[in-house]
Amino acid sequence: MTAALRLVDVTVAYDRHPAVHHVSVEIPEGACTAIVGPNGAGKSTLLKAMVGLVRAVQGRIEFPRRTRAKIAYLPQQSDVDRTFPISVLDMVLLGRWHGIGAFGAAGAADIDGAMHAIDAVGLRGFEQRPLSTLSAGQFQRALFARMLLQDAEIILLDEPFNAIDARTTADLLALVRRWREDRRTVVCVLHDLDQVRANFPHALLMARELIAAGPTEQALTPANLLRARAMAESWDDTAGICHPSAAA
Ligand SMILES: Nc1ncnc2c1ncn2[C@@H]1O[C@H](COP(=O)(O)OP(=O)(O)OP(=O)(O)O)[C@@H](O)[C@H]1O
Repeated sequence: MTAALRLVDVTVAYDRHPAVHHVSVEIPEGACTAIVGPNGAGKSTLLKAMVGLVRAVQGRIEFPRRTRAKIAYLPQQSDVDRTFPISVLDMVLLGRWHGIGAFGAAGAADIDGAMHAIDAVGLRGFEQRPLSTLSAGQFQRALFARMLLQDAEIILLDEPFNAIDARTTADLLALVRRWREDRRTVVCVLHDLDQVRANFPHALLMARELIAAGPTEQALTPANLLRARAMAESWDDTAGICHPSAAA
């Protein structure tokens, strides 16, 4: 297995309280990996560390095949400002931000690409609609269109189907399958274990520490899931970071 991402002894803390503790794991390249675990298990924090939004206080995150991979990141809906005064088309065009730049204008190819992406997520006809007028499902479709345009090698999704209707979920899962066929690396935080088993061949089970990682059926055994739950019940939110080397 080639690793797209390698986490080496990664600890991430908020106010010195670890949310992710000593995690070492490899994310396989060109595959779909789900991150699962109880509430507060550090799943979102782990994803944010991968994209560089939070800093590891210990350990490191490596991209073995390149110095800096092209990453697309979809935060939880609750972290996204939906009142931003911008049309669907302009928001999708932000996926080409790196090519267009802060003061550049989108060219015909960019607009064509954006229209294709909008079409692919089932939002044809919504191009000029202000984002604020979209339903939660339509908004999530628009965010997926932006990621399609971004054309990233590594795609990180944080609970993308939370509070999204079944039809939209099915359509967006089809896009995830397309990324999988394209051999892109997808890492997705999910709560629905049936959805994980049906769509994600690899899984990573978190309970602030890594409980298990590997092929989904081997990682998400009843014993591992029970262990994760038991750890969640005994968390001490005031615990500090342990420094194994200092303790030795
Ligand atoms: N910005 C922050 N400041 C302080 N503490 C935070 C912050 N973000 C997360 N935490 C804490 O870090 C821990 C892990 O949170 P995180 O959101 O990563 O977990 P999660 O597994 O994604 O949870 P959920 O399934 O509920 O979304 C929790 O105790 C949370 O309260």
